[in-house]
Amino acid sequence: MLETTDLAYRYPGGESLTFPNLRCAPGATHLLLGKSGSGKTTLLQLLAGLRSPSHGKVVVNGTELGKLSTAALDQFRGQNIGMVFQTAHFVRSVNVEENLVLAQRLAGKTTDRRRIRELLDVLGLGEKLRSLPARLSVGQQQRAAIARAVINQPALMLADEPTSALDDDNASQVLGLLQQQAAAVNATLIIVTHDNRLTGIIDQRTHL
Ligand SMILES: Nc1ncnc2c1ncn2[C@@H]1O[C@H](COP(=O)(O)OP(=O)(O)OP(=O)(O)O)[C@@H](O)[C@H]1O
Repeated sequence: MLETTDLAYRYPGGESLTFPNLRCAPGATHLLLGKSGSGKTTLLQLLAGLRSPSHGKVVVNGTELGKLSTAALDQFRGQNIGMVFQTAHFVRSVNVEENLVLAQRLAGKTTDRRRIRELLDVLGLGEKLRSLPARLSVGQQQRAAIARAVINQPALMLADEPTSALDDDNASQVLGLLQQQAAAVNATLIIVTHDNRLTGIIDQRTHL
């Protein structure tokens, strides 16, 4: 469950960006749309607690992010919020499995290699467990990013242009897997996109 109220953010020297209120149920997929510069990425960063709003609040799974200390927010994010970006960012020096172990550790969870293997199998990456991220294709990297985003069974998944670097086949596969994995843990899925291939499929949307 995600709820925002009267959110605004001002970059130093910039104008104040204001955002419509969001109310997104567990298990629902919601698109954030808007022209370049309208504040989509800024809003995702506010939802992830990576920036603090100059006004308003973000409530994820009943917790108001602004009330958490920095350390508590880092742990809350690791446990409750999964993120997928346009291109995947992994720790380059360790394999896919160890990247997922790191994601569990950073959230303060015990290592669960069985869950990692099962998840990678479901995402068609069972054979890539021991591969370095750079050895994966772009589509495989996006699937591994989904695995990392969902590994800790988050309440909220945030995706910033997750399909725009992909061809049609990979885009529809990645969207399907994102929705399937979000549904499997009953997460709210928020997708920022310009991608017309997605806007035709998902009904719930907010324009910035
Ligand atoms: N680090 C920053 N410092 C100052 N201003 C910024 C910064 N990042 C973004 N902005 C400004 O805030 C506004 C919103 O930017 P944001 O990146 O959130 O938009 P966006 O909708 O995600 O754009 P795009 O679709 O092009 O990625 C823009 O006017 C931008 O110039």
